[in-house]
Amino acid sequence: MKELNRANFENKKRPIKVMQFGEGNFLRAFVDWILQDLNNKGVINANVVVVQPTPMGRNKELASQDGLYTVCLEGIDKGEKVQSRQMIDVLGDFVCPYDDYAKFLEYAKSEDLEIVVSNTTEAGIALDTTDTDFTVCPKSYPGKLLAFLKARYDHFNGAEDKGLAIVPCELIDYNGRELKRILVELAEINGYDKEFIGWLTSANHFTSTLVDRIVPGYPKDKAEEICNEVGYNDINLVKGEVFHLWVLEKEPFVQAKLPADKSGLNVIFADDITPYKQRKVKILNGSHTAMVPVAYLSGIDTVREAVTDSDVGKFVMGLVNDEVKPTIDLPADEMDAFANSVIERFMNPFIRHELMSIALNSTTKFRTRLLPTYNDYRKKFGKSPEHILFSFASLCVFFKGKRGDEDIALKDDEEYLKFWAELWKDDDCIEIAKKALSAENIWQQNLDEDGNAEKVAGYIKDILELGERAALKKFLGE
Ligand SMILES: NC(=O)c1ccc[n+]([C@@H]2O[C@H](COP(=O)([O-])OP(=O)(O)OC[C@H]3O[C@@H](n4cnc5c(N)ncnc54)[C@H](O)[C@@H]3O)[C@@H](O)[C@H]2O)c1
Ligand SMILES: O=P(O)(O)OC[C@@H](O)[C@@H](O)[C@H](O)[C@H](O)CO
Repeated sequence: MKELNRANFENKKRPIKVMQFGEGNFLRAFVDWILQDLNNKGVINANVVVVQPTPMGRNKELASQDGLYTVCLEGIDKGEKVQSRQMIDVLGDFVCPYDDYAKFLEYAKSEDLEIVVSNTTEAGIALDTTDTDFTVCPKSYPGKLLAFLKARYDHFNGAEDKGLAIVPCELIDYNGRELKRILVELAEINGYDKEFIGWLTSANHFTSTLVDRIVPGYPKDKAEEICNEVGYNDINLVKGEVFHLWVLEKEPFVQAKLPADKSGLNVIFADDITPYKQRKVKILNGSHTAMVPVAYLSGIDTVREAVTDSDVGKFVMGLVNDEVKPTIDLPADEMDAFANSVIERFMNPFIRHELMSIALNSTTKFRTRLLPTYNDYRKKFGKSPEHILFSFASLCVFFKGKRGDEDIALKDDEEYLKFWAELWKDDDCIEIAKKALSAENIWQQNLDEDGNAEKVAGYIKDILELGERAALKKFLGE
């Protein structure tokens, strides 16, 4: 089979106008796929330099194919199977700043560069106050970006027209504003002067965005079949659903440099991204996160199996209809249409979305993706949402680390893993529930309120004694 590289395939030369922090599945199947489309349609003429934001990553693998890789999209549209195989050729260069910091900073002098995009996970946009020595590669993503922007400012003597469009895609509230806030704070910590901070905030244009596409990543089970079909070997295949939505806060500079809404894809520049963010994170990510411990402990491995299972499916529908939807301020018909489309996307027969991949960092995800619904529900109805409490109880048992005789490959922050391990040294369900609910350092609030502990303890007891599925049936009143 042919090797995938620029000698054998595409070798389009385009100026490198985009610096991308992150080389993960999502950016490659979403942002780079959109940039490819914009290039193909002549809307932009831009390639990407990929900056690996952590010491371990896929830059070497991507570079080994000269940046070429294939995005495989599969889904159902109007009852018909839709599938595409798109070769992506926009990744023009790769930098690992840990190995070649000088090359990374050299890009700051580029006349072509206009845009920075990123997806460094929810953990990436965080202030690291120890990022103070920019003679070596900074540890955090904001540290790297600040070092880069300072080098650009110095090189171009603070020229206003050398600022960049900064477009983060991390799933945190107002990612653009948050990144800007952290950059300013870090600049102050580093003692940078007012002139630089003025340039940072006025010549550079930050926008907040909301991204949506389910991207399970490398299709292990189908990779050989796909390579045979396309006729070349591709170690960087990435699979996703056909659905995509990118909502960007309106920002004239960003719109001018990245007219991503101009190629007919599902890209929107909106005055306010809040309603899009709320409904997406609460309904889609919230039900993903809530279903993981319930479904996995019930013996299920994938999202599709979970939502099509009679018990877990009923649980997810109950959560979405009774607890999530009432907390979102959108017209009922719009909300129903969105919720139904999410459930259909979960049922996509061509996507194998492993629950264990969603389980990564479940502790933080419970806080960011379910607690906003928990709080809004309590404000509205004056009581706790039962499905979320049942999911919480299941999460506690999930972190006990066993599914039957099998060990669960728990992946979370070290401090959280320690917390859960400590919790299970106890065997009194009420003590376990109380300790778990009152961990304010994790949840940023005390969840041991209003009878929650008794309820969660009861669910934990049922799960331990009856097993998850029987406990779930009991919860559902079956
Ligand atoms: N995969 C999806 O379906 C999907 C869809 C929408 C949004 N997202 C979001 O995109 C993010 C990445 O998902 P993915 O599927 O590309 O994952 P991935 O594991 O393929 O890539 C993760 C990327 O984040 C970087 N990273 C990880 N921790 C970091 C840190 N602390 N600081 C800086 N960089 C860090 C890694 O180097 C890598 O580039 C997730 O947080 C997710 O919320 C994913
Ligand atoms: O990617 P994660 O691990 O942050 O979250 C898992 C899923 O909820 C997420 O990837 C969704 O599939 C995605 O957000 C859909 O747009």
